[in-house]
Amino acid sequence: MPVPCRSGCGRNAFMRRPKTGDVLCKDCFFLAFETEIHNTIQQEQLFRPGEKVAIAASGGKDSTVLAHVMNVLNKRYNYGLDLVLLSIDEGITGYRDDSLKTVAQNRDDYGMQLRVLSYQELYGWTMDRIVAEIGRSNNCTFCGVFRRQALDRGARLMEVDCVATGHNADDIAETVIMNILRGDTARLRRCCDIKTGSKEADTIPRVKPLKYSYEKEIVMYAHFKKLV
Ligand SMILES: Nc1ncnc2c1ncn2[C@@H]1O[C@H](COP(=O)(O)OP(=O)(O)OP(=O)(O)O)[C@@H](O)[C@H]1O
Repeated sequence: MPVPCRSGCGRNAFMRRPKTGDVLCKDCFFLAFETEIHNTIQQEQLFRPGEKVAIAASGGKDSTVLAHVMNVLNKRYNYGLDLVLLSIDEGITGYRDDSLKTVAQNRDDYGMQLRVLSYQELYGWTMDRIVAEIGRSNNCTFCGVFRRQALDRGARLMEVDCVATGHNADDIAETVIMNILRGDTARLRRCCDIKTGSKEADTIPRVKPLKYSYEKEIVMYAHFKKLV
């Protein structure tokens, strides 16, 4: 039997939100999901009007949803942001080359500037070549360090005020558990910050607008909006 959408819009519900348990129709779910991200942006004062913001775009679901929602909110609430896309091509055949096609699609759909920087041009090495040299163990460590640096280099080249990444609540929970298991108290404190780096510290600030978004809901949003 059809259940009415909890928001009282008069439509039938089609899902139960994992985060709140509310039964909602598709449109009210989209609105609730987007409004929560807007509230996070406002409460945490993530951006200032006129700023140029790079969306760190991997072509995966999180950053694809982030690019979409940031465009929606920038228009709906007049943030006045200049949104651009920044992608790092690690040089992993059959993986990043495919997902970069999604980023190119985002560029076309939203009319955003896109810059792709590769490990090859920055470091003279691709991840494929690094793995061939050092083997598979530890290569994630190299890749993570290189990517962080590459995003910073790209952000400077694009002259942006800050970089927004698609890290979500589940990513942050995983990082917390990992840092507890490692006993890394310094990282444990930092890893929950919604904003890291600052111009004063000579690093381009990073922000996580999806910090409170559940992965399950990001997947549902991407699926029902047909984003990936
Ligand atoms: N190659 C890349 N180029 C640009 N940004 C990246 C890249 N890889 C990761 N990021 C940024 O870092 C965030 C977290 O990356 P992670 O590797 O944990 O991927 P993820 O959680 O699967 O996210 P996604 O679904 O966006 O790939 C991404 O959401 C994205 O904003």
